[in-house]
Amino acid sequence: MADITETSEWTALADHHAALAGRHLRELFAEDPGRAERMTATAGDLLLDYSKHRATGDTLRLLVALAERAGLRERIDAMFSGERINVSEDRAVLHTALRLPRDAELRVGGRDAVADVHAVLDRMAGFSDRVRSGEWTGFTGKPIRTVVNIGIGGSDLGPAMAYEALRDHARAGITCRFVSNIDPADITGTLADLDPEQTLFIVASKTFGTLETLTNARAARAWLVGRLGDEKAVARHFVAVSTNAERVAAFGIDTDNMFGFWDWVGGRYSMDSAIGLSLMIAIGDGAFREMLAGFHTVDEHFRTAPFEANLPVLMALLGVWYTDFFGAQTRAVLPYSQRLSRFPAYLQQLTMESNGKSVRADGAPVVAQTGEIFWGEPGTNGQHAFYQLLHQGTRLVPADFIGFAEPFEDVQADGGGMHDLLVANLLAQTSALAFGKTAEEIAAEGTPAELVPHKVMPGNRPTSTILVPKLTPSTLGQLVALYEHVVFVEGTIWGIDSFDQWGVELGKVMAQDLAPALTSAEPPTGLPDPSTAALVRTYRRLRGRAV
Ligand SMILES: O=P(O)(O)OC[C@H]1O[C@H](O)[C@H](O)[C@@H](O)[C@@H]1O
Repeated sequence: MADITETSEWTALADHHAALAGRHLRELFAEDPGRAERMTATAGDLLLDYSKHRATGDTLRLLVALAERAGLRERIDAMFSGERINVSEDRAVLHTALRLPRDAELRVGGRDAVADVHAVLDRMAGFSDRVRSGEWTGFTGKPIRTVVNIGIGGSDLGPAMAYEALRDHARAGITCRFVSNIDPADITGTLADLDPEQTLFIVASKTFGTLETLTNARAARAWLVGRLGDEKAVARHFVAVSTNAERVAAFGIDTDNMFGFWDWVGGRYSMDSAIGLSLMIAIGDGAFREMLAGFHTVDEHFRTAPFEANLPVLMALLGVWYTDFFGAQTRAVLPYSQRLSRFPAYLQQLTMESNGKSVRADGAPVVAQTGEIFWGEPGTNGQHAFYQLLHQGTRLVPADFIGFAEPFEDVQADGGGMHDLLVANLLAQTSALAFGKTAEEIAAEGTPAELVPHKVMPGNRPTSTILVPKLTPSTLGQLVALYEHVVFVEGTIWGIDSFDQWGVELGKVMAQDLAPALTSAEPPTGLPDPSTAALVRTYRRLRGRAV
């Protein structure tokens, strides 16, 4: 693989950066007010305004040339057609197949992937209908009122985020809860006020080998059997979502009550697979399929739109621009929607587990900074917490602002709807970040001279604004697909495999090894390092164990 930083396209961007870095957004807009209209693009219902970026038409042309040089077109085609682009795991990467319409065609390893996907969706729909209608009952004959999804990482964050996002669409009277952490507080807190007779557990794990999930599932089973007094209750209260039928059976869940998916779906790309079963039960099969159609809309946009009008490509290239040329470390994601409160957490796994790599797919070290650090909170809460640093701090923090035109339900406040105030805040922040306020403007307001420097708002802080008509199953699917493809484009430029996660393995193995050292009757030996050994001794002392 050629070093992307050795290409003429990269050098051209470095030169362009040197010329542009000292320029302020105020100047860029003064010279070219038309950029406000021009630097926008749409995909499905999503409108991206990227005019408030430290970029010009030339920047975009150079970035698109870089994407072409990195072979982005061929990589997109390779992904969509099912080539094994996850090289370190020798797997295809086909989350896009999860949302293909029923009449599409795609064969993977000799199988009709579209038929397989729809067969599982239909089984999920049948099960979800039975639970929602009350036809599926618990062991004592009562309908299900609460679904508890037990999973972690990709088997938790996606459905948990989407359930929160779409809970206004959940009308069957069934609520969902999510247990992920191996901290006993998670499962005990979740179960404390639940009625076991009306609780359904979904054990969600791609591998069905994840310690946290299996431990929580065992605890839930013990709780259920203890309360209902019969092992046979498990069959009516536990279903599984996994790619591994043998392990599901070994755990004691009937594989008739298992919903499958495939090794070509990465865990963090799986919320639209059977991993979304809890969400489907909450919002219904129709709304779930609307969400899939939303994903597919953006997939088609990504696959076919020219790069200069392609939302995921534009957002990813701007991410590369700030990461590799401006030295930015992080990207804030600021949804102006309380319903998207878990969206930043969801994106953290999607983006950072995918692109937090320091070797390329070919095993050579990367040649540029990779893996933006994603973080954020819903606006307006963030404004009263960390926006100070965004506005006046020393670091450059590019940010994605996400807003919706229509609320699900508005509340009238003094003189107007609360939702208008929410959107006014979004617009005010992006404008203040871009244009700031000069010392002259502040002094002209009669501010005492000694206060002026404190009040200067430097501006020139770049943001994207993603404006969406309304938060619906479809637009949620569109937003998730947008970021999935942003990750892919960035990974392509950096030459990394965005679909493996070897970096999480060592810690898991070491935790398994360390657990006996915490609990053994005799003081442990052979601990991995002096610092850990000292901490193990301290822990044992605090727990009253021999040291
Ligand atoms: O779904 P599971 O197999 O239980 O995996 C759950 C999570 O485990 C691992 O830590 C991986 O890093 C994640 O990518 C994955 O989503």
